[in-house]
Amino acid sequence: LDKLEEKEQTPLQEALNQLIRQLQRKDPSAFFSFPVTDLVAPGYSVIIKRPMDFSTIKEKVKKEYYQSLDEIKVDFKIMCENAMIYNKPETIFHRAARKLLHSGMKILSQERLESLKQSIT
Ligand SMILES: CC(=O)c1cc(-c2ccccc2)c2ncccn12
Repeated sequence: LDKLEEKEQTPLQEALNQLIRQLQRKDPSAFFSFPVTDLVAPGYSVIIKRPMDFSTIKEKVKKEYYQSLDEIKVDFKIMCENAMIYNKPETIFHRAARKLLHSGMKILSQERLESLKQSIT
């Protein structure tokens, strides 16, 4: 397939993208859409060892990095935890991360993922 022809999405990729859409709806300010830069967050790349954001997660889905639904939970948690490490508790980013992590853990709950897994096989 040349670059222009989008490859067919596997059922796993479709399920992952559906979860990401649900998670991104919980980030209405789009604080987590793209990588945090040292420009907006001084020293970020020194403090945060494993940067993560939704665009990177989507890229990893496209490259078939995730072999199961559960693996996205790891990157989602890192993304939220990074924001709670770098940003002080009283900031909008820290508060948004706490809220996103809480609602995201419901969306990525074991029972939700179990039922989604049934629909993939
Ligand atoms: C997620 C996060 O830590 C974050 C996102 C942003 C951000 C998101 C969208 C547009 C500009 C900055 C940010 N700015 C300063 C300090 C931290 N941040």
